[in-house]
Amino acid sequence: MLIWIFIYAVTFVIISVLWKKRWLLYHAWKIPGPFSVPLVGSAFLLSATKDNFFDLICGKMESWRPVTKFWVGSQLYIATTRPTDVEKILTNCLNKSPFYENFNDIMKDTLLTSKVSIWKEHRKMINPSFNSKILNSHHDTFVKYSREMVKILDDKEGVEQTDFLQVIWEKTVDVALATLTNVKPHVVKKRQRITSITARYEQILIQRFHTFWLLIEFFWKLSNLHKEHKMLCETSHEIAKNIIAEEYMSHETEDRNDDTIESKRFLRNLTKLNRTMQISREEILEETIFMIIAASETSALTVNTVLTILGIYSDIQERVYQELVSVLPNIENSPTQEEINRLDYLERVIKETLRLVPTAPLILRYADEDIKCDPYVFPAGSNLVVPLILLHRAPEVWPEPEKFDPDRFLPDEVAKRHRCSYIPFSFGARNCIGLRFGMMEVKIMVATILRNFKVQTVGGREEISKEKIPRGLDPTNPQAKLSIPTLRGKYWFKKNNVYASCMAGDLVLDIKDLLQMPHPSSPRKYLLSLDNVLLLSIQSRFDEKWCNDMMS
Ligand code: HEM
Repeated sequence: MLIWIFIYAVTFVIISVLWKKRWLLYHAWKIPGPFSVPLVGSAFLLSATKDNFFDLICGKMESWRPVTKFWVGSQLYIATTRPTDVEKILTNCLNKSPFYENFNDIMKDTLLTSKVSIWKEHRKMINPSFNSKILNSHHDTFVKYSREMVKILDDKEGVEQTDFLQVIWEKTVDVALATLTNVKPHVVKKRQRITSITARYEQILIQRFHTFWLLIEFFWKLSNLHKEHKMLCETSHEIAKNIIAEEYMSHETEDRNDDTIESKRFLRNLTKLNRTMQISREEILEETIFMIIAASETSALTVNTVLTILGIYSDIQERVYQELVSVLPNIENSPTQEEINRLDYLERVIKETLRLVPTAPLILRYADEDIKCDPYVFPAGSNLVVPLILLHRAPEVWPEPEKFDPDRFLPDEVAKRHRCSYIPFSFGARNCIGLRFGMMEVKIMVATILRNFKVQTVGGREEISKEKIPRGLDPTNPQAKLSIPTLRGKYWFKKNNVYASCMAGDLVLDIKDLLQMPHPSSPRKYLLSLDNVLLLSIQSRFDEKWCNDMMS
């Protein structure tokens, strides 16, 4: 008897869940996708391996492209790489997928994560801090910190290995503080920890996705990882509180008619709005944490990737260098904004880098209503995925998609393509607020580094183990791993059949042998590009010129 009651109860639950989801099931049925089983969906395909989570998801989506569906538990995900679908999604669906709730502990009601009602209010408040006049005023700050970075790299003379990404990232944190707030970066307590906290936070998040039982809230709360995660959240809140306190101190006496650039900066603007109760202190805290991370991490990763690519393609680097020498003949002078604008080829190189290795590999939205994308309907209640890394390599749009060719971004070529075929900063009303900020910063940093140094992958393109060159960066090896940036933006690498994430400390230990590899032709410096575990050596252009002069 009891057994029958149990069977009836289970059947009832299954039927009511199916009935509630009938709309999703009906439309999902027509969309191709990998095998899935009731309750679990296709999740087992993702968790059954220690492979890079994002590589794996993208690999699955790639084999079913251009449109595919997959179930994770009762959640329906639909991914598309058709630019017309992408435009519809990013224009009509402004709510984020519940996936973003994973960030709630550290930043709940921020631009990135909040529900559309809160997002609209916040975006309206924050937009003015990113207008052209304010952005142009940041030029000198970008130049100042780029030159500081060159000085740091120069001072590494004799130091064999340096975590290159770390050097860049610490500088982009300084740039973020110096442009988004009125706080002097060096007064912010524990600011050096921002990079390691972010890196570890993201690593934990990925580890959680890999471990099935950690996805269950009860077990997660009991785990050591959760304790560490909580501690990281607390420290980042503490740092943000310190930044906000310093900001308040920098304008103790408020002049309501203040029309200076300083009064319009992101944080000053929000603290002013707090006085009129338009935004709470808690919301300012969360927006500050997110904005500093969003501004610094993405730019640092992009600079790192551009340099790594140019380390592989020395011919393209040489062309960039010739442009730099002709536009900025005197290495000692700070570049003006007008000069930076004239660096057309460099700009194309950055754009092509963001095509092949988009810093944000996936965008996720939530469908509040049905979205018709012939012959399918993406039903209300589904999660919509825009895999930038696949969109940017769609063969219908990009001939020889894996080839690195900056001239794809010549104006005539751009005009031929759909406007949503290339969207490294997303598209529509909820796109990246820092689009122009990021492009300006990356361009100035890369220009300053390359005007001063030559970068080179140690061993040359042919000698580097194929596995380490991400697909698309090595035309001779189309079968290499897809290798996309993980959430953290770092590549995972395989050693002794164990995948280890490239976090600074661990990595240096793990690839010690590689790091100690001497390089005959470039004895000066070895810089470790953590991003794809290629060693970059950098050599001062100043020395090169000096040597050439001496020789002649
Ligand atoms: C090369 C550098 C950058 C890239 C590739 C990039 C890319 C992106 C992408 C793809 C999104 C959409 C994310 C999503 O919908 O899930 C985004 C959002 C965002 N980014 Fe960036 N970003 C960059 C630099 C910056 C900078 C410098 C800032 C700030 C100064 C910034 C601030 C933001 C903010 C606030 C959002 C959320 C916008 C909203 O939802 O209203 N980003 N970024």
